[in-house]
Amino acid sequence: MSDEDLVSPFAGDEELDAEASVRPRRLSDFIAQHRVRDQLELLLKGAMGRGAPPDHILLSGPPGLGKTTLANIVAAELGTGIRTTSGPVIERSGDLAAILTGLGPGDVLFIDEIHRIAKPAEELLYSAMEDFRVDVVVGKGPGATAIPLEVEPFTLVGATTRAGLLSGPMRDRFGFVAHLDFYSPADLDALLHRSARILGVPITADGAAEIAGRSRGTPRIANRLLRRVRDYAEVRADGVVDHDCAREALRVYDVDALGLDRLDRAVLRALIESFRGGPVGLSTLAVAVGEQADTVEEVCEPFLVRAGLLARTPRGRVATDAGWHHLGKSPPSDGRGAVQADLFTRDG
Ligand SMILES: Nc1ncnc2c1ncn2[C@@H]1O[C@H](COP(=O)(O)OP(=O)(O)OP(=O)(O)O)[C@@H](O)[C@H]1O
Ligand SMILES: [Mg+2]
Repeated sequence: MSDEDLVSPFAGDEELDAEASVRPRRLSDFIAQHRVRDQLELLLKGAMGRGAPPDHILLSGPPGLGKTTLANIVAAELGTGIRTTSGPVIERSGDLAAILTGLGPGDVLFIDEIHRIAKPAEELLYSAMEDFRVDVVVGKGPGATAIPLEVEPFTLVGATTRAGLLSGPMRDRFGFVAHLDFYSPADLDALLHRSARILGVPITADGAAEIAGRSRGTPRIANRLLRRVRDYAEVRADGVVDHDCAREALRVYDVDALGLDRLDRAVLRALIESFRGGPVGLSTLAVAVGEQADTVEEVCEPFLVRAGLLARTPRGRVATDAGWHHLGKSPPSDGRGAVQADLFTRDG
C-alpha cells in the first residue's frame, strides 16, 4: 500500500494479516457501537437459550467499521462453524447450492458484499433462508427437473457497504439489521489502546488521542496509522508512541490534523485557490488536481463532505467556511462559503 492510501477505508491486499492480529474475537472485545452490540447480544443469547439458530443478520455500513469482525464474532459467540464467501464470487446458483448443502447444523454462512450476488443465486438463497431447502435444477429446457435438497438450519450473516442496492425481498428476509456508524474519537482512542496492548506498543494517552483524531472515524484507518506511527517510534524515537512522535510520524506520512491526505488537501486547495471556493463542476475540479473524476468523487469527496469542508450543491462543489479555515484562509465575505455542509449532499 502506498502512503497515498494511508487513509483509505479499504483494506490493502497485504493488510489482512496485520488486521487479523488485532481483530476482536468476542463481543466483549468489540469496541463501541453499543446499540448494535446490545441488540446482537440479546439476539444471540435468546437463540442459544432456545437451542435454535438466530434470525439472519444483515450488517451494513461503510468499509472498515467492523462488519467482517462482527460476522466472525457471531459464530464465535454461538460456538458454531463459519463458512465465508462473497457476493461477486457466487456466479452460478450451483456454487451457492454446494455451499449451502455443505453447512453443518447451526453454522454461520457469511456472505460479504451480498449486494453483488448474482440474481439466480439470490433467488436460491431466498428459499434457503426461509425454509432451509433449495431446489437444484438439473438438466436444461423442457426436460429440466428441480431436485429439492435439505439444508441444515443455519444463520446467514450478510455484509454490505451499500444497503440501498439490496433488493427488497432480500432485505425482508433478514430478521435483524444492524447499521454500523463511524466511531467517535473517544471510541477510536479506546480501540487504539487495545490494539497497542496487543501489539506490545507502549502508547501514551495523548499519543492515542493524536492518532484517533486523524483516523476518520474508521477502526481500519486507526489501526493502520498506529502501525505507521509505531515504525516511526521504533526507528526515529524511543519506541513510545506519544503525542510528539504521533504528530511527527503523521507529518512524514502527510496525514493532517483532520485526517486529510495530500490528494484531499489538493482538492480542497484547488477548489478554494483556483475557483474561489466554487461552485465548480466535478470534472473541472478533477482536471485541476490531475485526477480522474471518479477518484475525486469516490475517494476524496465522501470524507471532505463528512468532515464538513466541502458541499455538493446542485450547481457544483463548494468549499464551506470550515474548508476555508482548514487551509488557514478566511472565507469570502459574501457568505458563499457559508453553505451548510449537510444541506446539499446530493450530487451536483
Ligand atoms: N469495534 C471494533 N473494535 C475493535 N476493532 C475493530 C472494531 N471494528 C473494526 N475493528 C478493526 O478494524 C479492522 C477492520 O474491520 P473489518 O474488517 O471488520 O471491517 P469491514 O466493515 O468488514 O470492512 P469492509 O467493508 O472493507 O469489509 C479489523 O482489523 C478490526 O480489527
Ligand atoms: Mg469486511
